[in-house]
Amino acid sequence: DDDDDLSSGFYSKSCPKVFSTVKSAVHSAISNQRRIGASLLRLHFHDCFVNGCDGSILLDDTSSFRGEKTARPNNNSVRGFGVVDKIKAQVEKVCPGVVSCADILAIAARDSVAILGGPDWKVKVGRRDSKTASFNDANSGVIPPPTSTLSNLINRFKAKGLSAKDMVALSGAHTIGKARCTTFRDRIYNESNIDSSFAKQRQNKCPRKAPSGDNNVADLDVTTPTKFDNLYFKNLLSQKGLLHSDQILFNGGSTDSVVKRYSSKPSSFAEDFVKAMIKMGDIEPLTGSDGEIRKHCAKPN
Ligand code: HEM
Ligand SMILES: [Ca+2]
Ligand SMILES: [Ca+2]
Repeated sequence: DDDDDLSSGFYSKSCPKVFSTVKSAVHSAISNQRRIGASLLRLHFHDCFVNGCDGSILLDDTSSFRGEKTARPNNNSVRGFGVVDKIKAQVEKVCPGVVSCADILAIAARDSVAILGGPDWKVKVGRRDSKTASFNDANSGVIPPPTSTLSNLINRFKAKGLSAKDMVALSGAHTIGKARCTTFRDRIYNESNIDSSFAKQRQNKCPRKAPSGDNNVADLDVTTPTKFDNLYFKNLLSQKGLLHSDQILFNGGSTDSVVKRYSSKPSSFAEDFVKAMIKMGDIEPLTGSDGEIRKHCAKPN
């Protein structure tokens, strides 16, 4: 199944209202709660990295499979499933049985970025939904953990056809959204490449001793947490990356120059982020007669 099966016009006859319908649903979800834009963007990433952009992350466990929701990178962490179900219900009202949940994730991710002040782009659609999901696949390390080395980050993205530059650009998604204390505790207490007043500030709501405060959240971008801009990269220059995997992108290694460029040129970040999002959205889609168009995103038909 090659990438060319996806196109922005895939639904132009069968569901011309899909884009306006998804956008208005994402708009109202974000006005209810600004963080949801970040959560929707992350869902698309975690979907695409496990067996391609096929909606697999949305499936609840069944008697015949254990799905991805409780796998390490997702458990207690990914969110926004209720909003996805709402968007799907709106889309089903205008064109029943036509638009896949995998496409809804791709469109909602694009709309979230644009609504929060980031770039807008033509999103390719035409993906179909998986009939199954795999706990083991989601748990296998294909989604890199925040403790990763730089070379692990580069290799995990390379395995999906994404370059080191794409990886850095996509990490710029951490310009919005939040992370739990358990994902950055070690960094704020034990690492030395961190601004000390920033570390102190984050320690306030993230006690040293686990499991106390494990689920307390903090903004990934300390400067403009609800705006999609390039300040995430400026923060890295001043050692204010929250996750180990954020700061490692600017720590004397091969990606320093890209971080510097994005921190000084918002347009360069915007351009490369869009290119990388389109590449990510092209990862192993189900097309043709493979898979199905789910009626409900949380279960196979
Ligand atoms: C480079 C490797 C990456 C690592 C190691 C990583 C790791 C993480 C971690 C640990 C969190 C916090 C999760 C929690 O506390 O439960 C997070 C949040 C987030 N990630 Fe990443 N991430 C990476 C790449 C990406 C990419 C490629 C995107 C999207 C294009 C993305 C979008 C987000 C967003 C938007 C949030 C906040 C979600 C929310 O507030 O609900 N991340 N990431
Ligand atoms: Ca998937
Ligand atoms: Ca920001």
